[in-house]
Amino acid sequence: MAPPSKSRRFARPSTKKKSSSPSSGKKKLTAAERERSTRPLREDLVLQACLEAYALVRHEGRLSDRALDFTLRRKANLYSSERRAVAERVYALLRRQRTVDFLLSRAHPRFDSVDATRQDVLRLATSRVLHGEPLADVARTSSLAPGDAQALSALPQAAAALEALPEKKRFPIAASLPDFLAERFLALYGKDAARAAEAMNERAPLTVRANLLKEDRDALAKRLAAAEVESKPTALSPMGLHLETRLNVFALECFREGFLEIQDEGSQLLGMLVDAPPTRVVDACAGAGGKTLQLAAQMKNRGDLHALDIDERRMEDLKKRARRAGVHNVRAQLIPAEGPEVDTALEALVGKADRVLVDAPCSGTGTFRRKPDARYRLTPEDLETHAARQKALLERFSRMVKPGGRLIYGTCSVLREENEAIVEDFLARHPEYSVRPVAELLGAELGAKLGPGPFLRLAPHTHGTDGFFAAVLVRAK
Ligand SMILES: C[S@@+](CC[C@H](N)C(=O)[O-])C[C@H]1O[C@@H](n2cnc3c(N)ncnc32)[C@H](O)[C@@H]1O
Repeated sequence: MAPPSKSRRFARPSTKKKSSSPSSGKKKLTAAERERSTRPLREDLVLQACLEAYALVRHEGRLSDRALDFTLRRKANLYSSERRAVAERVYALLRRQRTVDFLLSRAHPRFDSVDATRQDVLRLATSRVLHGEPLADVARTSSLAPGDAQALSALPQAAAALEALPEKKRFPIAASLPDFLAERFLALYGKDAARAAEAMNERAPLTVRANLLKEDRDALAKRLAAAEVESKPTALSPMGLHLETRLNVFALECFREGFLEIQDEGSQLLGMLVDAPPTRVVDACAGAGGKTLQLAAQMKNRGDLHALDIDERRMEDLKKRARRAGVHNVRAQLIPAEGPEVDTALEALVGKADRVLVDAPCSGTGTFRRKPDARYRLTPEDLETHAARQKALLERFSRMVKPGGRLIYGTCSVLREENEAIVEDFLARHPEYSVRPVAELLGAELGAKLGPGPFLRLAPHTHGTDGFFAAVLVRAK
């Protein structure tokens, strides 16, 4: 098991600069890039862009990646170091939103009554302090309104007030989770809940999967090194590499030539569990094809890989990605979401597949590192809707598994109600299926690293991956 990430005390504003070096190695910079990256940020421009992007997310409900994309596209005058600072600061604030708001409500006597922009300036400044930037630097570069610098100075006392709250009240605020999710985290992780939430509030690594149809990961690492990109092998997946985070992968020649795909290590492990033979395989919720391409490589580009989804745009992306990766055993099929037409569309595959992967739509609670704002959109009712849909999809697509074949159910959620509970419900109605422990499929060494239990259960604090769940169910012959 990967060592847990170093735990940072919540809400203890530090006065020291946080180390910025990710363990994943660094892209070597050219002289011009080095000069640009050491140039001081033009803080006024960075702040303006942060305010615009943040307002789009929090006040207009846009998704964080789209809001940043939209904002930065209109800021052609920003240097790349400044663009990175904008993205990092906005994401960092979204990850710590609830903590920041609590601290400011204590540190600033009139926080609720100052205007929205002034509040956001204060939020961004507080988040920077919370993430380890020296208070004096933040105060100097944040364009604070007169008097607001005092609020920053009062943050340590506000942090002490947070620490003094009873655990049940403190945890949701310190973890920056809505109450209903905090409750679930406490129930799921017990004494490790704070560590789990802390790791979910860290920046995620940039991880790629070597396209084994072209070459293995050692060859890819050399290819990347030749392009001055350092990488580090992933600890669990044998085809993954972590890259220097500050890198536009899409601009790399080896990306355009299909040698790699961006894919979290947890997602790679889920894909490995499919263990797809070169016969007939169904990827029932294929989306833009993250796992489809991995399955195609497992099948060595042979047999029939049916990629299904209801989303036309994602299916188009899948086709483009398959072309780039040199994959040609995929049959992409757009299917209806509901109604009797679904059965008609799927009829030819009933009882025919050796493997069916249901990578179900879910709450995404395992991917909060990458989509920090998702937690504020999610409601308890959404969880019920997800569970009902997951049950229905498993029921529907299980019909395609042939006797002796396998049904693989996966999510990027960490919540029991979308994972174990769905599998238990399915098994109660389908005695012809039994659980195959994941360690048996992945081998003793890797199995031991994944932990106990018959299912794949990953989380940032235990494995350094995004949160994933998977179950492998075998249909009796
Ligand atoms: C978690 S995403 C899949 C991610 C994808 N497997 C990957 O690795 O990139 C879930 C997908 O399920 C699709 N979906 C939702 N309802 C569906 C349905 N009724 N039938 C098939 N796919 C569905 C969504 O459009 C979405 O692309």
